[in-house]
Amino acid sequence: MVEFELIEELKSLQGDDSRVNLGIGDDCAIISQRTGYETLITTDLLLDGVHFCTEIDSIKSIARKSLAVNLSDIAAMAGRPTAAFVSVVFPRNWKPQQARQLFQELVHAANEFQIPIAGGDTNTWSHSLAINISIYGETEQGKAIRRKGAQLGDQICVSGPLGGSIFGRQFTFTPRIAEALWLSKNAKVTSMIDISDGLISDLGHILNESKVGAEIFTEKIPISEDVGQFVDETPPLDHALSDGEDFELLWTMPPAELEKILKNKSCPVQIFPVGLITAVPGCHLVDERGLKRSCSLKGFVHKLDNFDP
Ligand SMILES: Nc1ncnc2c1ncn2[C@@H]1O[C@H](COP(=O)(O)OP(=O)(O)O)[C@@H](O)[C@H]1O
Ligand SMILES: Cc1ncc(C[n+]2csc(CCOP(=O)(O)OP(=O)(O)O)c2C)c(N)n1
Ligand SMILES: [Mg+2]
Repeated sequence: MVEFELIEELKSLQGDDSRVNLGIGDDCAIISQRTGYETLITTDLLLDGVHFCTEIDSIKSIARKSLAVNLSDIAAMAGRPTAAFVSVVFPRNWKPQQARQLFQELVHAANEFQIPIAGGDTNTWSHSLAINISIYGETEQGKAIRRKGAQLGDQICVSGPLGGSIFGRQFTFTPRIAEALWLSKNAKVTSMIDISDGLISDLGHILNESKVGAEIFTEKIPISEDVGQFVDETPPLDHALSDGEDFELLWTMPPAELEKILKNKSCPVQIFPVGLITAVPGCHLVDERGLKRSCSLKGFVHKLDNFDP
């Protein structure tokens, strides 16, 4: 089986979609730009041994996660996804049926998330599976929520329990697109990010971009029950703060806005207020007795062999 046969199969699985003028099959896809909207573009690379393990994880889980992590970035800016571009490097020793299944599962996941696959690239090599997905999305002009924008006194919130996603949630989570759209429509959100590397690490991006600091109240952190599956010495809180791949939203908003949405009975977002934006640089953890310590935890980082943090 060669590249073109696989692409033909993918094309036949992917039906027409009104968001795509020209999809799989030419040098480029063609997508119209709606007046009054801006285009969002995001891309993430997923590798065997880093983001999944082909020895353990099903092709279905791998395909779904690859799309979901990218959709989580669209959610983080309160965007609506338009189309996905899916590039796959298959190990040369894969059986045609495995390659076919990966494409089938990508289309299956794309259907679940209601996004068309409009293009991509297919290679083979003598190394392990690599998948790169890019997603195009849109927001109304000027409505994208950025990492920059957190203000002094803002509340810091997360949209769900954190930690232990390695035990399965990394594959089963649903990107928070609907929740982010609701938040952006119904409240003033000053900054937002999705938690991929860990709460502390990703909050760090908001703090750096917004040039502010934060206090996190440790007893307010929602710790996922998945954390109970660890058999290590690390405190559950540390897992929640730094495991990563939770793909929950982390956002900031003025206290009055938080109060408003907490009172809103039709709010579809789980809201956990976990801290406050302050003027003191860095992130500080405040425990239940009010003791404050600066936070030394880091999240997941890709490193080179000779990288000295
Ligand atoms: N190789 C690269 N070339 C250009 N930009 C990159 C590269 N790697 C990462 N970036 C950019 O750096 C920013 C942060 O990336 P990343 O930490 O992967 O964010 P995320 O968690 O949202 O995926 C993004 O704007 C991304 O596009
Ligand atoms: C085999 C395996 N090892 C480790 C992890 C945990 N892990 C891998 S990547 C990652 C962080 C997120 O990945 P990254 O490529 O940094 O995503 P981005 O921030 O670009 O969205 C974590 C916590 C995993 N899911 N699977
Ligand atoms: Mg990335």
